[in-house]
Amino acid sequence: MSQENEHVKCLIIGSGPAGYTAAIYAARADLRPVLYTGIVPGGQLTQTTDVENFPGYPDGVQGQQMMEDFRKQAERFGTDIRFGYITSVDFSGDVHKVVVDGEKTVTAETVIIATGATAKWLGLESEQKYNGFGVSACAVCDGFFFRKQDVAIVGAGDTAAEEATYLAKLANKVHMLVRRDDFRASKAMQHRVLNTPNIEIHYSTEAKEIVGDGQNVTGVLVYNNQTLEEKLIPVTGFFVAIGHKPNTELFQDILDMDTNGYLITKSGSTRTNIDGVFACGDVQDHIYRQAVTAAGSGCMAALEAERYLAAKEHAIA
Ligand SMILES: Cc1cc2nc3c(=O)[nH]c(=O)nc-3n(C[C@H](O)[C@H](O)[C@H](O)COP(=O)(O)OP(=O)(O)OC[C@H]3O[C@@H](n4cnc5c(N)ncnc54)[C@H](O)[C@@H]3O)c2cc1C
Repeated sequence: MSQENEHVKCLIIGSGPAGYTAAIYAARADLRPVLYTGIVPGGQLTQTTDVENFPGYPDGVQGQQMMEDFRKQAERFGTDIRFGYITSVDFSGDVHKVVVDGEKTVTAETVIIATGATAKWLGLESEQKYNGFGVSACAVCDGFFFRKQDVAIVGAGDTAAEEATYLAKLANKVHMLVRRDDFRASKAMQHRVLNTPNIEIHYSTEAKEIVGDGQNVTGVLVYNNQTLEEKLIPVTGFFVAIGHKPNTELFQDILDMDTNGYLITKSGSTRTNIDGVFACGDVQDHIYRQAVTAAGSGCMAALEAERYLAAKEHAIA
């Protein structure tokens, strides 16, 4: 059980672009933020290689390096960055309680949630082997690397359909692997895919293995789940678009969420349904899911936390 107690003005959960940006703004506003990194310090971008679409890096940057830069900038203004995982929260009182690693309780006047989301993968060994070397879970992030090449994409929902049409503008050919014999995507999205000449749809088809030369992807071995017939499709890029899981189990029955578990924030704001609790980044964004949008909403969360505290102090005075 909890031994130590600590009270802070601003507690930030998560160390991706949203959490670190919130920390930079909160620290500069003198909120003396404490940030818990979770088990993936730096967040999702530490799992990728080149990031070429974040402004300020004209030559691109490695994901690890970029998040190291974010961390240093947050630290420079005095953020107290700690390795620790939030295991439970209690937002029922006037101050918010957060338990770290099942042991230590921290109370906070404001909490900024930036716990992100996790891309769903197929679970193939070869998928992890070539992750960042031809395998990606983000067409908008990595499609550019496969200009005029042949690629494959797995998925049949609206996101997969949208990503397939995005890739089709860049790639020579897009092979879309659909597990069932029809699409889950909306009629409008299906129409777009079916009317894009360089997308070939392979129905009842699943990936068995991603094939490569040890360094990069060279193809995907697929099988028809009705006939069990196998074939090798030569591609240099393999995109997985089967969805994301927001990291929100902690907030179940406490914060408002949509049917997919994304936190709901007030329109044009990062405010949740609980006063003093803000959410930013991928944990509340199922649409854009980019580092720059995560960072932007992290800035919003810190500014809103600062204004919330100022209004509270003003009301007391
Ligand atoms: C392979 C890949 C490549 C990508 N490439 C690009 C790209 O090139 N350009 C681009 O703009 N975007 C890219 N993205 C998307 C981008 O990474 C995300 O949009 C961005 O990281 C979201 O930032 P975030 O801060 O919301 O969350 P995340 O980066 O997901 O960070 C979440 C943080 O929360 C922490 N956390 C979770 N639960 C807890 C808890 N209970 N307690 C404490 N901490 C917790 C985690 O440890 C982590 O630090 C890519 C994503 C992937 C997966």
